[in-house]
Amino acid sequence: MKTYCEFTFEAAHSVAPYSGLHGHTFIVKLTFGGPVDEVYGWPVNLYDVENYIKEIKGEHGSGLDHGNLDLNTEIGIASLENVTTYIWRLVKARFPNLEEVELRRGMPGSTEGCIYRGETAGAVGLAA
Ligand SMILES: Nc1nc2c(c(=O)[nH]1)N=C([C@H](O)[C@H](O)COP(=O)(O)OP(=O)(O)OP(=O)(O)O)CN2
Ligand SMILES: [Zn+2]
Repeated sequence: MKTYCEFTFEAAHSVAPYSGLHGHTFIVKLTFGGPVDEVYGWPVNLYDVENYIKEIKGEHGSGLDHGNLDLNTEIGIASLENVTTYIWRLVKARFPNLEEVELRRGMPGSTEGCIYRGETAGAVGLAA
């Protein structure tokens, strides 16, 4: 069973030298797998995930809600990929059965995004 949820956050970022400071609505999709609960049939209780998302969005300095991702030193250059692996590290630490993080920006039809499954070390050299 694969169970997923999506959440959005508004944030500014830049990717020097390609783009200066600007903002997006980012869309995150978290997918979980692994053994399921015998009673509920789910690999993760989305109620717990939702509460954790509120927690990380509210964390000062994360940049994950109306913040500036450039100021979060754990991300490095705030490319799609680096923001994705940052979110992976946060959520994986709390939910080890996280299997995939997808991050998207832009409107449908002109969306850019990436998908991470923990297959390589993060761009900032941290273990996946
Ligand atoms: N693989 C990647 N390549 C590039 C990325 C990235 O995150 N991953 N990012 C950039 C720059 O951010 C890009 O030049 C600017 O794109 P974007 O962030 O979308 O900013 P825009 O000004 O284009 O904003 P729109 O909302 O899309 O108009 C380069 N390469
Ligand atoms: Zn951008």
